[in-house]
Amino acid sequence: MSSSPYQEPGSIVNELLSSKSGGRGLKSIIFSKNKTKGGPNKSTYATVCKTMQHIPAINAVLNDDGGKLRKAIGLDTVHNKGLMYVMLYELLFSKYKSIRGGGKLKRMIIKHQTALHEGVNAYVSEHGAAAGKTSVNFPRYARVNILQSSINDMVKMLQESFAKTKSEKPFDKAGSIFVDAHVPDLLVLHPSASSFLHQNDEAVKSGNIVLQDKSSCFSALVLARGNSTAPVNCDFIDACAAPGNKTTHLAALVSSLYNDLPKSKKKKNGKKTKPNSTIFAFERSSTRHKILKSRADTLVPTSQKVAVEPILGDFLKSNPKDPQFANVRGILLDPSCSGSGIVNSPDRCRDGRNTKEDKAKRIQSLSNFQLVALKHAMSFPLVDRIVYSTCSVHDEENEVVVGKALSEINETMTDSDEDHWQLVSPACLRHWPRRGKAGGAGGLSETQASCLIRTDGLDGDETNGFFVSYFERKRVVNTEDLETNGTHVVNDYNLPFYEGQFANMNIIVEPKTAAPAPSKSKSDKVAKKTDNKPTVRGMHASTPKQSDCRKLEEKIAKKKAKKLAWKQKQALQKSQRLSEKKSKDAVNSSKK
Ligand SMILES: C[S@@+](CC[C@H](N)C(=O)[O-])C[C@H]1O[C@@H](n2cnc3c(N)ncnc32)[C@H](O)[C@@H]1O
Repeated sequence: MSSSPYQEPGSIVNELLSSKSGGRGLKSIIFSKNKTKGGPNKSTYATVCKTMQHIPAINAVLNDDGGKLRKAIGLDTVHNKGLMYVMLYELLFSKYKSIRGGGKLKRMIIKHQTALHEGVNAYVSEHGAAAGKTSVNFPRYARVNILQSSINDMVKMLQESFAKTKSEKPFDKAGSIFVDAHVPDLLVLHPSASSFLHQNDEAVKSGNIVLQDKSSCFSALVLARGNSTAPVNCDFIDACAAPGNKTTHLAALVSSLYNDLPKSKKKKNGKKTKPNSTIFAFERSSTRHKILKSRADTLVPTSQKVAVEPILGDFLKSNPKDPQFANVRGILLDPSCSGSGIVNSPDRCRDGRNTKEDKAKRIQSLSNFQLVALKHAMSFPLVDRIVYSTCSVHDEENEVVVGKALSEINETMTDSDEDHWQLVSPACLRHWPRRGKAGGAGGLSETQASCLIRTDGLDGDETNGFFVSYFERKRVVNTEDLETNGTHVVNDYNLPFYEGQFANMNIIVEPKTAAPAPSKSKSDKVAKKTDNKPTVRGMHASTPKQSDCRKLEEKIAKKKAKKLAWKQKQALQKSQRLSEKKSKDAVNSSKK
């Protein structure tokens, strides 16, 4: 075997594809590898990620026409399938569209490179823009940790930093920081800002900014702002907390509720009460518990009105009647799930490695655990609001869990009807258009399904696929008519709301039609000479087939972005109109 630069990524891909990996994710495989030698480097990690992301597309190309190409290159007969997938990714989707080094596998592939490139072009024109992308680019979301900093300060800091960078990157352009229309403490930047604002950036390391995807901010948001009656002076449980993004977000949002309280409500019996909420954050893995603890220490200053208490333990074994939890009113349950909604996750694409039965078994077992966890949360007698969320797109982990939990738990309740759980449409996300699914195995009604929030990263939502459900006991009172509740995002930062402005700006690296190889020995040189630049939109002249392909991609991408922007604008305008109407009504009634 040659000492190919792809050996190491190839062997990791093999491990991920093998059922012997025991369902371990890429990070855990990399972590356990070669610890003493320092483990695989960043470039190996990136190659594995990108290869895994493209395996569905590669398989679709190879399996077309009765699997002709699959047989021709001998994918199922080679010993090192992972290495072959890495090489196929390099040739068909990578920046340089060529395979470095030599070796038998490379020769087996190169013989068919023309047919392979044609197959990719056909695949892209059939499946649209997302299919041939190196990855789906979402905006760079930056959650401002309002426990430590303010949105205005962070905007100023970002603007100053952007001004200092000399590059021509799109995020340098004026007006490129937006306010998210749904999450009040979230800023929206161009995707390329990731190269600037990353985990090692000072603002991130110091905990002023948290790099968190938009949909994953919905869980804490809904628990804190789902109901018009603010959940203050009570405790919370985050049942499955590590690494702690949602726990710390919840701490920030609850803490800000205290600031919003009118003075009279802060006083009790004439005395100023000392609002004090604790978030008990369960995590059963000791490694992840350490991460959770360190994140909580960095992001939640001890001087705050909300404290996070990490607990190393199994939430399922917690006692709902434990006096420690006597003041807990809200539970955030974001349990382990298949992660099938995470668009650019290498693990999302692993579904292809298993048989349909294996995949169904895994999802069923996750679904069983999720149901037990949700019912356990619902059994805390004093808890009256629960958020259940997953980053999965499978109904079995979402609507089915919700439907079963509701019917099974309510059935066992002999107490008053007021204790029954019901789905409630979260007030803060009234203007989010994509909702849950009715019918099916979950058996939810249209009204119930419309209470659920779904996001779809592959269908223009510009955030990972996610699912959020919000439950309240029937006894919980809403002081406002939810129908008239406007957007809760107060935008007084002199910045525009994000309405899909970056949706059309993604740079898509397109698959390239390779020139037919004149001879075996020359083909490599041709590949190197002609393929050393990516075909980026608008940068190169292209063959008629490519331009057809591109036009189609652009058309689809534009249509989706336009639709999304329109939907969001409509919803935003509607809720703003309703808000205005409400304030006018309030003024009129006070005059009367
Ligand atoms: C999807 S992750 C949670 C992510 C987290 N909510 C965040 O946003 O940062 C699920 C976590 O729950 C933990 N977990 C799974 N089952 C648990 C249980 N029964 N009790 C406590 N933690 C559990 C897992 O170890 C994992 O860290």
